[in-house]
Amino acid sequence: MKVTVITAPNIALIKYWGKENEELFIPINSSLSVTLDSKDMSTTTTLSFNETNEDILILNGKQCPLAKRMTNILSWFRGETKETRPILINTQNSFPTAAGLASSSSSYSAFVIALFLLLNPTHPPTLSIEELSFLSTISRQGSGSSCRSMFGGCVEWEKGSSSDSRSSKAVQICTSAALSDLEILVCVVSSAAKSIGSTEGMQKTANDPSLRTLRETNVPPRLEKAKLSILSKDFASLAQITMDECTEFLHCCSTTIPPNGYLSPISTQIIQAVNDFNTINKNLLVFYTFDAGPNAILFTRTGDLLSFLDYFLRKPITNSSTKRTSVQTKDPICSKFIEEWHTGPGETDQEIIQTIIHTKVGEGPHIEIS
Ligand SMILES: Nc1ncnc2c1ncn2[C@@H]1O[C@H](COP(=O)(O)OP(=O)(O)OP(=O)(O)O)[C@@H](O)[C@H]1O
Ligand SMILES: C[C@@](O)(CCOP(=O)(O)OP(=O)(O)O)CC(=O)O
Repeated sequence: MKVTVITAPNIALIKYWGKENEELFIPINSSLSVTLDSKDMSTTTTLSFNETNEDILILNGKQCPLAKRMTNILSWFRGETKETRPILINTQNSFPTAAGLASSSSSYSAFVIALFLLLNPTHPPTLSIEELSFLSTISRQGSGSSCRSMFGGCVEWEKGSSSDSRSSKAVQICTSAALSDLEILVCVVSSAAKSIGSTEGMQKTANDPSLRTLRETNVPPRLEKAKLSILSKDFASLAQITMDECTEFLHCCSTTIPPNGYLSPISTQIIQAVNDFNTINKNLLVFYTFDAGPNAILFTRTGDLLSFLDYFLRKPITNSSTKRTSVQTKDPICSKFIEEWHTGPGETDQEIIQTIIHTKVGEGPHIEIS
């Protein structure tokens, strides 16, 4: 038997950045994200029983040692099911790994769903909302943000309490269908693995009393406002809240000792371009967020996508004298625009955004059993 699970990374609009309980992965605050479309960015994980006598992990085609977090999850499932046969984990990301594009979120959610189904062979290949919510409490202990990739659409990770670890879980706020007007541009500035991982970065913030108090105070009301903006389709309000949250998150990274500066000069120019576009249009038509890395994630609505691209693709960060940023899109209208889009070469020779991945909000995990 082989179980394959395809999941997508999720991008937090309201960030998880610090643990209240390190051992149980209980966060300082609840967080809110959208899950991307797995047709554009995904982790595909296949699990089967292994003929040899140990668990094996093949990540992006190369054998790697299993992370302690993976072996903890395996031990937990084995304790529950009494199944002890070694497992072969074959997993691939369709996008840069550990580069601040939330690869841990898609990878641990796929791993936990696949493991649950492999070790419960009579279970049908679909999972109920309650089962996914339960699995989010296990996945959370591999990587906190992964619990939100259990669902598509917009998802909240409810903080819950340390005295009841099962209460810290993912809950879907709305489906992808309710967010079909949202267009997402993932700007890959660097695909290199970042030097300070999220786990270590957020520890520094949580250990700083003033930064921790800032997050504990500001996030809960901000998250409620973000949910209301999503449910009432108030794009401008969501834009302002997400950018305010991102500014605070980046402040919490860059003011630790030693500082954790995740942005690059290109990231700063992306922020500038988004602000300028909104100023020209006298409206918040595009907004940005960053995870722990220099890559920007931009959000706009379908009606504004092409005019924003027309503006953005003329900027020196997408169009230098020798190269152009490549745009990956499966949308026929956007594809046609990119094909027919002509402009002269840019004048500077500066670094540019490597790739822009155009995507939408996705439906959540896909499961195949053979
Ligand atoms: N498909 C996968 N299977 C198993 N482990 C993976 C997989 N993809 C990524 N990982 C592991 O997840 C970790 C990367 O997590 P990290 O949080 O540092 O980066 P990220 O998720 O890309 O960025 P961020 O969460 O800050 O946006 C690495 O240890 C990496 O080996
Ligand atoms: C910036 C973030 O993406 C940080 C994610 O951190 P991780 O979930 O990768 O951290 P661990 O729980 O220690 O594995 C914000 C977010 O996704 O909410």
